[in-house]
Amino acid sequence: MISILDHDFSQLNDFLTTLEPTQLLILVDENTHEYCLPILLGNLETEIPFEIIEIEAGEELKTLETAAQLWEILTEFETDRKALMINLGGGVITDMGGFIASTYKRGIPFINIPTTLLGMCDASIGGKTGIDHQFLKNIIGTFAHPEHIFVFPEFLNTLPFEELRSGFAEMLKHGLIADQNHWNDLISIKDLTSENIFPFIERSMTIKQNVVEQDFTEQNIRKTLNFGHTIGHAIESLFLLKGKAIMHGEAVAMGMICETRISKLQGLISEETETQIISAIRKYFPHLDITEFSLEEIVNLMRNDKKNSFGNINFSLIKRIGNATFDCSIPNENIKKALIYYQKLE
Ligand SMILES: NC(=O)c1ccc[n+]([C@@H]2O[C@H](COP(=O)([O-])OP(=O)(O)OC[C@H]3O[C@@H](n4cnc5c(N)ncnc54)[C@H](O)[C@@H]3O)[C@@H](O)[C@H]2O)c1
Ligand SMILES: O=C(O)C(=O)C[C@@H](O)[C@H](O)[C@H](O)COP(=O)(O)O
Ligand SMILES: [Zn+2]
Repeated sequence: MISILDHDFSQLNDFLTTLEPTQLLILVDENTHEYCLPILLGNLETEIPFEIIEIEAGEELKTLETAAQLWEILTEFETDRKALMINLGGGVITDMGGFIASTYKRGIPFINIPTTLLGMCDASIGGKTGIDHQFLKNIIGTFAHPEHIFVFPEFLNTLPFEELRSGFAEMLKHGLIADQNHWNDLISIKDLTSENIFPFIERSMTIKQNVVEQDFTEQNIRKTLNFGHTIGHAIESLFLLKGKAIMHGEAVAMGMICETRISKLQGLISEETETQIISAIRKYFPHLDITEFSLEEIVNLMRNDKKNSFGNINFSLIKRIGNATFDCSIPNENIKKALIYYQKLE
């Protein structure tokens, strides 16, 4: 259940009154502690005891080491199964917090309060939780739904532009895989500001939720939500490995360009559609210099993609703007062609 709320915390307060958890565990990172927690605490009306747990910001912290520290903290607090975890942050916090909550004592309830555009439109919805391991993205995790998602768009007021743009990549993805009108609305935005994006947030959330409702554990159509991620995750992992983490949305934008190219190479879309998609994405996202990585190491990372089966690297691809397909096994040759195409775009 998702609620989009305009500075109205009464639904959240009512939710807490009804659930009556024994304790609240509010997970934040250093930035959401500074910018979002004061707003939340200023509006919470509850007598339930709470603890604030802060981790450093960034993908580098979405690890087993951080998870172990958090599980330890919960045992120190003697947290019981009727406690409620409140994940206040972007995708790193909701992925990590959901993972901790869904595994601690085999599962305690949690809610997501996303504070980034990416979190609001994508990461807080759908119950994929997890951490990275050996630089492989989300390689350990669970499927576990939050009890509720409370979206307060006012949190976007403090979000840096690059983070807003990162979330916009996932919104573009939603248009490409499921709704041509949404895509057209989004690409008509000239300046990426939260005011300009705001009217389209709900549509993006609905697209994601609709897909997840049809296929929670990603047996079929949910794989389309992974468009841009087979290559995007490999590139994100490589930058992470080199100690130069890039934003998830930047990697997805790059991945969508390459996977659009693959869609064309596979004969799924026309050259006109390919050009339309790629030029729109490039209007918003700067080119990523991936020349320091070899084609072999990029492809090797894709061998651990979660959509793979029988040793094949499976892609989700575009059939037309607003429609996607999945389980496309692509020969290495075409994957490499798409990466070379991207390298030459600069
Ligand atoms: N589970 C899913 O379905 C799903 C979907 C998409 C992405 N993800 C994951 O989400 C992560 C990316 O999420 P993200 O882009 O939100 O990153 P993030 O959580 O790291 O947040 C981005 C940055 O913005 C800061 N921040 C957050 N809210 C703020 C605010 N209101 N004001 C100022 N600063 C704020 C954070 O501290 C951080 O520095 C990746 O790990 C990705 O794999 C998961
Ligand atoms: O919810 C999904 O399903 C997605 O694929 C959404 C993606 O935007 C998101 O990045 C997700 O975390 C990727 O999942 P993964 O299974 O490839 O790790
Ligand atoms: Zn994503």
